[in-house]
Amino acid sequence: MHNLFSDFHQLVLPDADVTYYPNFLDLIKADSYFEEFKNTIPWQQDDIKVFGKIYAQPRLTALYSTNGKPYSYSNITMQPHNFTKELLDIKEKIEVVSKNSFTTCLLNLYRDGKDSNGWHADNEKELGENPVIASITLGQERYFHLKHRTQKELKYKLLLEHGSLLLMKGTTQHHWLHQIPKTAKPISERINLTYRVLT
Ligand SMILES: O=C(O)CCC(=O)C(=O)O
Ligand SMILES: [Fe+2]
Repeated sequence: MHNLFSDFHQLVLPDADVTYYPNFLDLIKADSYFEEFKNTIPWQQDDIKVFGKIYAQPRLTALYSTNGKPYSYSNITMQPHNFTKELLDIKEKIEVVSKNSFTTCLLNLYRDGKDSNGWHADNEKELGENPVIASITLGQERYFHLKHRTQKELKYKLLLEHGSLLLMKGTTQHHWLHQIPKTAKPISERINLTYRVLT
């Protein structure tokens, strides 16, 4: 299929549609976005409820949108800020490649290897039947794990690099879970932007 980016890699996974674009943002841009977002985003740490117990979420987050719609997951409801120029520029660049338009960006800041994102699918009702999720990595590279919900032998590990884009669509969220595991290595901060369509 024709693609504007020659440098991309379609993962060969059943019941999924996942594409990785390692050099989506050029290095100078990726570096400056990292600094800008690290210093200017109003990062917050919410409490989540897991099996009736309250925990501080193991990362910081922020929500931005074009339509003011809140986003609820894991017993949290986040209220959005209005998009900034930088978040809009990246959104438009992703829209060209994905041929999809996004309303919302959920940002994650993983402060070190103790910060993580547990097994889940992005399958909230407001994301529609087949959610399209476009995920940008800035800063520290981290492993991204995928596992099939029912075929336990199907798993995949991918290193998400600085300036990369990971695009998940189709039936991916129906059949697969994903996570960013903790690591014992001494590592630095990673910022992740996940663009979504919220109706
Ligand atoms: O940090 C990442 O790459 C994944 C984030 C994620 O899965 C989410 O926010 O739903
Ligand atoms: Fe996710």
